Amino acid sequence: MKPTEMFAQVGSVIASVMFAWAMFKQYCPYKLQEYIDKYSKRAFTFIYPYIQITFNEFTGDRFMRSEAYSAIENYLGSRSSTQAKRLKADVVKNNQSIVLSMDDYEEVDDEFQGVKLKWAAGKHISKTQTVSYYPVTDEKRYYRLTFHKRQRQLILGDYLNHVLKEGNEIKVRNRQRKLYTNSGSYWRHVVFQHPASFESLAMEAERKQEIMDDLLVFSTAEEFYARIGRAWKRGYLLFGPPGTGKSTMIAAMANLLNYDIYDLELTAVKDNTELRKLLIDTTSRSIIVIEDIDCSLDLTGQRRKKKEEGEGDEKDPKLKLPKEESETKQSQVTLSGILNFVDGLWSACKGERLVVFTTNFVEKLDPALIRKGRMDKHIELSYCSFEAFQILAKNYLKLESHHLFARIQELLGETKMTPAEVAEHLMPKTISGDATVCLESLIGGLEKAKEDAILKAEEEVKESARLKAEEEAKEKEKEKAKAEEEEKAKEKDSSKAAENAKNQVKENGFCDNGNAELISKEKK
Ligand SMILES: Nc1ncnc2c1ncn2[C@@H]1O[C@H](COP(=O)(O)OP(=O)(O)OP(=O)(O)O)[C@@H](O)[C@H]1O
Ligand SMILES: [Mg+2]
Repeated sequence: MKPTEMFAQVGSVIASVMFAWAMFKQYCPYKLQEYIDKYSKRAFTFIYPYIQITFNEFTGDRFMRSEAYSAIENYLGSRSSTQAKRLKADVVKNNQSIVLSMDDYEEVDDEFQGVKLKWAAGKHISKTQTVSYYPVTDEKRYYRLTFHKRQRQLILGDYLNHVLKEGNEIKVRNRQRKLYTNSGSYWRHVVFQHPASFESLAMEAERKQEIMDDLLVFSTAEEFYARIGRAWKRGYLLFGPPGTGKSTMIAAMANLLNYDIYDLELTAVKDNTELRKLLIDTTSRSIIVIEDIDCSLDLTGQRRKKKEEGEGDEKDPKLKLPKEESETKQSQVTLSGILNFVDGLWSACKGERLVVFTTNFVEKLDPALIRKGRMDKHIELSYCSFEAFQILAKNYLKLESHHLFARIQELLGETKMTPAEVAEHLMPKTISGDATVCLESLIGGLEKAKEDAILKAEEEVKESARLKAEEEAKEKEKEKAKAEEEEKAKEKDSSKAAENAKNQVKENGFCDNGNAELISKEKK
């Protein structure tokens, strides 16, 4: 047969089949069509040994983007970039990195525990009947997973869990982290970009490592927390003088764990209900921070007010505010509200969360607020040690050693200076960035701090001696006044007795010996 004849015959066969199909569609009853369709599909699946699962991009009535779909998209990202020929690119992390995913109708292979699987990207296009100037097409994308029916158990269980978990982890790694703050009962956010890291944090290496280990163990301990029946959260109390790196450490924590930060301004929260709402609106993998908890609320004032009204709260917080601030404050948040926020039933609503309090005066805080279980780890950030200075010198001046280090070590052992102050001396002082100038400035600062401390100590000694002398003088004064009073009382008693004796003589015409003596004394 000639090729032209062959093509003609094939063409006529196709045309006949299409004609027959059109006739069938036209005249065959709808119900019968449905039956044929259904049974043909069943027959096909009987022979076809593969199973297909479709994950649609949008699910539900509210047109929410499916979390499973976006997890799969992230999971397939790295595989797509090596296998697919047509890719889609998305820019994330504030235009800093590109995430690739496969384009429509592309396919990629995957392997799990030696089992081969196939993922395909597709889309359903439905034409909408709306009258519009622009053509409207309703595209519904999906991912389709195909695998052999022998592997059903493995794929539906372990594999899909693995895909969702890894996909979500990639999503978290790629996301742009946020810094939230509360305005009324809502959170507002900005992009969180803080360069702080544990490497650059000036602190003793051993303590730093301990804190990092604690954080990393926490972030991977989901199963442990589930097993022991505790909510997956941990509290950190950072305390120390101003400028010792408390806020910097929070930023370093967020960068280490890749968490968002919720910076809670307690004074802007109206009441406990609003506080709870804010808590519910936070996401997991986040750090909730309350800075300067000791001066966030005047809970003492509120308690006193309540007691006056006859509904006293037993928990006696020691938190105080300067008077004028507390008088203008509107917040009705109570200590028990905060305790429940940190450790109540609602606090377990989202997992993987840190709660961090910072304070300059740990001794002012109520013990209930910082007990273990609420604030699990107490971290003291203190004045700059020589080890901490070395880290700052490395960060600021790129110096590992210098002949002035010995003098600085000596001075740091003798006087107190916060890392913030040390850092300020190490900031470049000249265009050339001469390190010696900075170190000399620091030595000058430390010497001055030492002198000031000595002067202050002397002042304090003088002041306490003065106070002691004043106290002693007051004491003496008191004793003198007391003696005088006693003398007066005695005199009063004796004149009263003489009066009595006189009256006796007048009334009875005689008196006893004692009274006679008194009368004669009085006469004299
Ligand atoms: N331990 C530290 N390591 C590195 N830099 C530090 C350290 N402590 C303080 N600094 C520097 O000092 C500045 C102030 O530090 P930070 O705001 O963290 O102090 P703070 O303890 O939160 O103070 P405050 O109690 O007043 O809030 C920061 O900009 C940081 O660069
Ligand atoms: Mg701070």
